[in-house]
Amino acid sequence: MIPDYLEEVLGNVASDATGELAGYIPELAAVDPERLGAVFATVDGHVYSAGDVDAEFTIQSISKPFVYALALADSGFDAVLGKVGVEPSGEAFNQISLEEGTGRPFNPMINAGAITVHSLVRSEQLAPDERVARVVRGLSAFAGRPLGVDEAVCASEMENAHRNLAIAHMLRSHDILTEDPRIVVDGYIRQCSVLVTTRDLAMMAATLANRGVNPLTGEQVVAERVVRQVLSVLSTCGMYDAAGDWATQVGIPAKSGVSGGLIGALPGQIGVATFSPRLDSHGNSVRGVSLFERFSTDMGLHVMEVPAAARAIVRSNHVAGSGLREVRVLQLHGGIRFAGAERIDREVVDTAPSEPRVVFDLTMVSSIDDVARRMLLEVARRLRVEGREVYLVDPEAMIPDPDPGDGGRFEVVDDLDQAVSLPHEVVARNGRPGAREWNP
Ligand SMILES: NC(=O)CC[C@H](N)C(=O)O
Repeated sequence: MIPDYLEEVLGNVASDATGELAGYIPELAAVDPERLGAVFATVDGHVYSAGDVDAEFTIQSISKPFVYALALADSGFDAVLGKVGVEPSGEAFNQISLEEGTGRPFNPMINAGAITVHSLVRSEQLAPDERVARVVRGLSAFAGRPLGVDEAVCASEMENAHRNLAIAHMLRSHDILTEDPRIVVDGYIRQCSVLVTTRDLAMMAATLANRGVNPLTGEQVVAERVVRQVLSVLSTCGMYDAAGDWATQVGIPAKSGVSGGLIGALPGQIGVATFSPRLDSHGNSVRGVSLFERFSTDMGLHVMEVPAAARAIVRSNHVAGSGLREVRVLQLHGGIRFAGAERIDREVVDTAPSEPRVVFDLTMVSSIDDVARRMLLEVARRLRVEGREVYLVDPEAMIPDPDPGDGGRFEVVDDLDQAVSLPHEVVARNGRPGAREWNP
């Protein structure tokens, strides 16, 4: 189904020969402009592909978000943010402009930012070639296989690097760079010359979509907090001066490169990559942009698509057992985050259960985040303060440590029958509070 779909969409854009090859790097102007490929990589490592997906090309600017991640991991947020901002510049990728006053590049996705970021990978007095080695190793970890450098493209770009050298000298004059600008540009251009396939790019994007864990190797390449930063910057600055159009029409955090690659990362879902060398006036792949527009529309991939309300979080609220064994059961369901936990809280407040025992049945809960976990434990804690016995049916340990913070852990049982048939001493001792008292 998905491979057929990919073939079909490639067929739809194949005849579009508009756009130009990147002329300012002679080696790039020599590639076959007809190449075309697309890959979807799921967060559990499954790959769907169509077209030319194993041909190698240089990564170019698609290296920027990944090296930004490495710099954040190596040098820390404060050091990196002190030198490179996170504001969309609305300018071309190679614009020679810096933030007034601070001299900082606007963001890490334009060349000024990326050159600075390169200098922040393992900055503690690392020799320049060791820094490049660290960058190549880091990019390889994102891809899940060892990557190499295209020396011919690297030399070709280095010979024509006047503009990037101008940018680097300007950065040096503002003390944003503190070392020889030529050495940093040399390292940055080597970073851009790392060879990848469309399949590699999709896996790199999937690693971002998978909270920084490579779906193939299982390696946590960078921390989740770093991934959040990178995806945020991609969604505002990834497509240069076309970022606003892209954010509204496609809505997938994405990054393009002048060799014709394009990646998109959909948090928690998939990594997408396309390859087609002819570029539009922003330097983005023409057919790549068309493909992403189609993927977004056909597959509903826009990140701002609002999901159905978490209405069904409380699947049922009923009484089980009878007499002294009467138990109020709240059966929960699905993935619970802030809004879902709020529904549970309101359900308990609104229905004010009068039964002596309350059971939260988490058997059908698929996930619960930290905030929701704390909120649910607080709902349970307040029930206990009101004199109820609270049980959690939690066979899969969705709440591994059911302690609301006062040291009094809630009783966890494996199924509802167990909760209903447990002896009733505590309740008998505490008595049965009326609904009136339950109103925080
Ligand atoms: N947009 C790009 O891919 C630019 C990368 C290229 N190496 C440059 O610095 O000009």
